Amino acid sequence: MDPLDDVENSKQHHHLLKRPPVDIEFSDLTYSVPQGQNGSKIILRSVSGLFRSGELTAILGPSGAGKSTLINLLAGYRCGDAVGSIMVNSRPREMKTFRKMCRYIMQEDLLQPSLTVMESMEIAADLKLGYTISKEDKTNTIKDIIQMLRLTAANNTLMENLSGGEKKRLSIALELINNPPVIFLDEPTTGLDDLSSSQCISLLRDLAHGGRTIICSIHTPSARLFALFDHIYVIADGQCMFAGVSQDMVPYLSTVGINCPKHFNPADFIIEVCSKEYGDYTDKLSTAVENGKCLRWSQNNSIKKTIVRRASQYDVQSNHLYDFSSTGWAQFTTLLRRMVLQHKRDKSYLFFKLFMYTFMGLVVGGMFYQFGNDASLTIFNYGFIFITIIVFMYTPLMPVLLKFPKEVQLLKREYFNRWYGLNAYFCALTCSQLPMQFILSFVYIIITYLMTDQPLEWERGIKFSIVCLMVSLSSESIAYAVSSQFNVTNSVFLGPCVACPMMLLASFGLGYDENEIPSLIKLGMNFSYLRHGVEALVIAIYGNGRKQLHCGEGEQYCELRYPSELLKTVGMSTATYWGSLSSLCAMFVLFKAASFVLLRRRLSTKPSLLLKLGFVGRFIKTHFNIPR
Ligand SMILES: Nc1ncnc2c1ncn2[C@@H]1O[C@H](COP(=O)(O)OP(=O)(O)OP(=O)(O)O)[C@@H](O)[C@H]1O
Repeated sequence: MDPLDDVENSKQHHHLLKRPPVDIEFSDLTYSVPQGQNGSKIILRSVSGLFRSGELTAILGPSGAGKSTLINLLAGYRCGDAVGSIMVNSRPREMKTFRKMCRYIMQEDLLQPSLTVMESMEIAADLKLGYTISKEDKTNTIKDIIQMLRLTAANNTLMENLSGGEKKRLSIALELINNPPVIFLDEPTTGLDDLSSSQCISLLRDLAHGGRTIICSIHTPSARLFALFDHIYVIADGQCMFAGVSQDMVPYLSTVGINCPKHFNPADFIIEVCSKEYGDYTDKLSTAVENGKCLRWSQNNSIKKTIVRRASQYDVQSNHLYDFSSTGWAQFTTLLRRMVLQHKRDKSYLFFKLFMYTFMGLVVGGMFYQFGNDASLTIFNYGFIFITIIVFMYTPLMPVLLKFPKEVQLLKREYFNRWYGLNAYFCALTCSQLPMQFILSFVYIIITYLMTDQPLEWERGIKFSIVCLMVSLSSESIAYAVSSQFNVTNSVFLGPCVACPMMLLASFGLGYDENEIPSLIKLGMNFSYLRHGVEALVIAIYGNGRKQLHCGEGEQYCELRYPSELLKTVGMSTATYWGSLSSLCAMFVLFKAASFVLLRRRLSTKPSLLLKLGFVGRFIKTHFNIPR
């Protein structure tokens, strides 16, 4: 029976159905990374090999040997400056199709916080399977996988409270939902005790024997674990030291004059050999297996001839098998549901934010208490407007700068494993923040607006609120743009640095004749969203024919009793509310677009643009710690 028919026919046991076999062959794979001013460091040196479906393959080697690099290249997670060929079912790997069929479980268990095991599975199922299969089938699939991975007892446990082994099993369970034919795992047993490790490897072996291609890197497996692997690929110094079945390894080592002592774990022994504890055998071993070209070493070395490379089982026609099952809309609604649930669970953070906005409102309201309608204090009321803009710049900025760099790591994993598209994620992220941003902004606005005695007119109040909201949304977008590129430390430093010049340009013009402002600064002012925010707020409060302000009896200094005088004094006499608001909205769209493009760039597996800029790019990348 054609495996493709198998796929098409059975929809009931989605996770059990067979996928077309996928064999991965690589030859003369060389990978280097730039190092120093003009140099580069070679990590993989012309290695070759064949990883077949239906087998559990272990990539073994000492620390720093190049295991993760090899997995990254084969999975397509990093393509960088790799040279050589990677074939999938004897055809050159076509990244677009291959990405759809492989899943990569990274060393670090990056899991969505504040969700239980069951919720994580349900959301992953909604994202990956969409609404194309019935709820019942979906529930059965989830139950089967949870049972298979022995997670039933932890069904209702929050991710934060899971043990290391449970986290690892959950990472695997999440990727099994849509039954990928190829799974890469980077050190799946790290942090697990012996029992959990052997349970994890046995499970992977069962999955592989069910027709999948499973490749994992592993440090020093126990003799028991070692025997569970169908195929061993040993790497050291970026070269292949052995490729074959585990039982062949000891005879292989004897043929090059290295005898493994009796009762010694062969896996430990070869790691010691590769670590040069018995002398440098690197070249000798690499030559003996032709740096991986011999595919499977055996005593008569005939395996190379007998391995039959499968004809291509997938091609453009079967491409659709691995397309997203869920529509963009389904992904959006599921992601939104997940984000809202996580917001709700993170109550302390919500209360903290609410407290912060209330506290800020009371402090600012107290500082400018009843200044709004007092003509002798108009210039100080301008200060209130400016401070309000600063509040709406900083308060949405900092939480994003602190939280998003971590979220990007998670996003990278889910995006790479094709849980959803970036459009759906970005829209859900934007929408999930909006209600809270509305509520928090209004808390601050109502407190300060009333305490500072601003004009109680609906139109002015609404215009004031719209501007505050737009400023906070723009700041948030800047924060997303910055934190999508940098780690937490650099983001927290850089975010305010980007906002600071905008703040200075916003206040420029006070006491100046508009015509006296140097044209370069004027140009800069046009690019400051805070400037447009201040302008729009000042006009919302003082523009549109606001009547003369109240001047207390015996007050000597009441020059600014006419609102138009204030507009002149702060250099905003020619500005209009709608003009400034439009510019603010345009800047918001620009920041939003920039954050989307930068995020897409960050998620891309293509080589960094900075590296293409040669020395300057490399300098920026290394000295400013820009992660991949
Ligand atoms: N971007 C990079 N820049 C410089 N060196 C790198 C880079 N990436 C990897 N390396 C180096 O390449 C070598 C191989 O790294 P890799 O992570 O593949 O090793 P590994 O075998 O997986 O090690 P471990 O078992 O400790 O995780 C290491 O010496 C590492 O320092």
